[in-house]
Amino acid sequence: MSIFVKLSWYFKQEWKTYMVGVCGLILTALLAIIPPRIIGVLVDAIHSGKLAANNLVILLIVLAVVAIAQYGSRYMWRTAIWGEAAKLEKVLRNRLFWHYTQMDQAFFQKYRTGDLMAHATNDLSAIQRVAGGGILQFADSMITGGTTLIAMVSLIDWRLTIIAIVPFPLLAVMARYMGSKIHIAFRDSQAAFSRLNNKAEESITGIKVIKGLGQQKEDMADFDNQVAQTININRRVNRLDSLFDPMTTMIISLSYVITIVYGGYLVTTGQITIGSLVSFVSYLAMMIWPMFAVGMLFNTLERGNASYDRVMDLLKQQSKVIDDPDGANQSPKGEIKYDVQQFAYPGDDRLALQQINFEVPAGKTVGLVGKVGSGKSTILRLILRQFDNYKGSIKFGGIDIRHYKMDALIPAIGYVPQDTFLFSDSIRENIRFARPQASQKQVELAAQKSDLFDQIKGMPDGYDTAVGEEGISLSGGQRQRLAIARALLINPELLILDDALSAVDAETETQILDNLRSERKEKTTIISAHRLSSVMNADEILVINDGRIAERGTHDELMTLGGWYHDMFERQELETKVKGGQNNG
Ligand SMILES: Nc1ncnc2c1ncn2[C@@H]1O[C@H](COP(=O)(O)OP(=O)(O)OP(=O)(O)O)[C@@H](O)[C@H]1O
Repeated sequence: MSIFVKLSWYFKQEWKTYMVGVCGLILTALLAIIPPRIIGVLVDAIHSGKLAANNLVILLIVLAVVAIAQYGSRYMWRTAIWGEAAKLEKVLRNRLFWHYTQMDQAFFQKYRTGDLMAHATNDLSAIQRVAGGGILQFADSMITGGTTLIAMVSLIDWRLTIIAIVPFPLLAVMARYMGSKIHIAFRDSQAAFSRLNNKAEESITGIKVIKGLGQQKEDMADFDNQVAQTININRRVNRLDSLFDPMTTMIISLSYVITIVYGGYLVTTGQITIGSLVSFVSYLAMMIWPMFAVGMLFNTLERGNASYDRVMDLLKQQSKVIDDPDGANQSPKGEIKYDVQQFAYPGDDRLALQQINFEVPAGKTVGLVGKVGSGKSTILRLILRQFDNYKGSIKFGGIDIRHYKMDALIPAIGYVPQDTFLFSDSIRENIRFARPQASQKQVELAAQKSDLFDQIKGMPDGYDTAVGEEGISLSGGQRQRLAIARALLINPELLILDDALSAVDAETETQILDNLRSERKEKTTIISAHRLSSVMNADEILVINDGRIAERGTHDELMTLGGWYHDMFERQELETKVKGGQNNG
């Protein structure tokens, strides 16, 4: 019952509608008592041969009026109670999704996407069921059960009532016991289904790798195994269901047998009429659902309670990246100054960055190069405020980035990662994702700068061509260029290309970098790359090694230094020449 207390904030807030619902339930329960009694009266009248035509008409009219009134009262409680339940789900869903958007990267590293989705769907449904089905089961077992019982005692016979309902508590106990067993089995079955789904998704997404490495048979065997497990678990659900139904029927039948035997005795001894026995049997049928409801109520509340706690735990998680409410509201402009002494990823003891000190004057370009995993992306993630737990500071336009409002800082940065995400929408909408009101002309200009313009023109529907899951597939290079166009459209003060040219050919890369240089004279750019030609024209190049700056300078200075940059540049030059030679030969 504690879930009712936990949800009391909502019941208090919505008490009027819930009152309407409960009144509807009371009215429905009271009206439901009338038809069985009328039928009993009719049976008695027929039995004694005293049924007058006008009495029959009156009773039929009363039955019709009761039926119409019941229709109205049912409509009343259904719309009120189910409506409130849906509203609660909406309130919690909005709160949870808003919370997700406010969380930092550490949160998304801690919780897997699948789990977060499960909380936002299954858990919220379980809570919704408390506010709908739970309230209904609670009110129904009390109201319908109570009024029917009173009708049986007061209108028919108290002794028959007591004897007939003796088996009923068994129904409640069974519904509770079996219900929780079925629930556990069902939860396992859901989990198995979700594992199977994940496996199918992984196999389909990774089909190229699977086939490329000749692992189809192994993958198929793994899939078969998952299917077999899922079927086994589903069989358990079916077995429990098959046990539950016949047992219920047995208990209900037992109650009917008792009623007929003892009721028959009462009729033959003249203690009740045959019409009363008929009414009683109808009332008995009306008691079955409230008894089920009592049993089911505990399961609904238990599941709702566990789900509510899980959702509240998530909502209690605080983002470590705090959006300063009094932070600077202006868009940052000017020099960028990194002075990061130390940074470690949350939950990781290793230092990912140490002594990262550099400046990028406004309008200049800095290049970051280094081995795989040296820390280039990490440096860039910090200015995007994905993590705040570093020692030191990063200033943009003289102000610590942690002292800007997020809404001021983030729109000033155009970040292009290596792997971009395309939404299932048109090319146009994908380009103007961060600036939905941009005109066609502006979109085209951005596409021109990222060297994508001609290719889009050649696509079946031009800018209306659908991409993403339901549209055409773009090549890796096209995706990267689309992402660059997306970032350029907001004309950011700082453009970050995080290995964002890795999939385009050298010629296109040169073209794009030339465009950026001429278009973004006043604006700052940071380019992280593996291909050194991407950064050779930068004002300063930093070679990152093991989270530290190992070399720094212009291209010429680094070549003279003769270190990692020099060796790598020569190697890449040689590779290009060899490739060029092969292509020509
Ligand atoms: N989210 C994370 N949590 C913990 N450690 C991480 C995380 N992301 C990266 N790392 C670690 O931090 C180090 C630097 O990674 P980073 O992605 O910055 O390297 P990189 O130089 O950008 O590599 P690449 O050139 O492959 O993109 C690596 O050792 C990596 O394993």
